[in-house]
Amino acid sequence: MIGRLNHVAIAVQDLDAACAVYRDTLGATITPPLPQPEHGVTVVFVELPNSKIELMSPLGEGSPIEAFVARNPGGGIHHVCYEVDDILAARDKLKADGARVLGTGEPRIGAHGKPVLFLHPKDFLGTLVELEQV
Ligand SMILES: C[C@@H](C(=O)O)C(=O)SCCNC(=O)CCNC(=O)[C@H](O)C(C)(C)COP(=O)(O)OP(=O)(O)OC[C@H]1O[C@@H](n2cnc3c(N)ncnc32)[C@H](O)[C@@H]1OP(=O)(O)O
Ligand SMILES: [Co+2]
Repeated sequence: MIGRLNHVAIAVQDLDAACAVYRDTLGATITPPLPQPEHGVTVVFVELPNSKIELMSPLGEGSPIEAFVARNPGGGIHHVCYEVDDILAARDKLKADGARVLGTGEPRIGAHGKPVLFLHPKDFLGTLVELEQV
C-alpha cells in the first residue's frame, strides 16, 4: 500500500538555527519558510536527491508539535511521510485493521498542496506516520 518515502520531519524550536545547520554545515538546498496555520507549524524543506527532510517549528497556539518540542528542546525526528495512491482507501483499510487515524479522520491539504493524514505513533512502532496522496 505505501509507496515512496516523501519526507522525514524534524521538529525544532528555532527554525532559523535548524536551517543554518542544514544549509551552512551540511551544505543542503532548502526552501523558504512556509507557514501552515491549519497544521500549527512553519515548515522548510531540505531538498535531497532522493527525498526531503521537513524542518518544522510550532506556529500559533495549540500546535500539535508543542509538547514534542518541549520534550525535545534540541530537536528530534517527529514523523515519516509515505506516499499513497488513494488516501481514502488507505485510511479505510488502516481503520479496519484497528489503526488510529488522528484528527477528524478526514484528509487535510499538506505543505505540498496534496491531501495528508496522520496515524498514531503507538500503532506504528513508536513512529508518527503521515500519509500523502500523490
Ligand atoms: C504540514 C504537514 C506536511 O508535511 O505537509 C505536516 O507534516 S504537519 C506536522 C504536524 N502535525 C501533526 O503532527 C498532526 C498529528 N499529530 C498529532 O495529532 C499529535 O502530535 C500526536 C501524535 C497525537 C501527539 O500529540 P502530543 O504530543 O500532544 O500528545 P501526548 O504528549 O499526549 O503524547 C502521547 C504519546 O505519544 C508520544 N508521541 C507524541 N508525539 C510523538 C511523535 N511525534 N513520535 C513518537 N511518539 C510521539 C508521546 O511520547 C506519548 O507517549 P507516552 O504516552 O509513552 O509518554
Ligand atoms: Co510532514
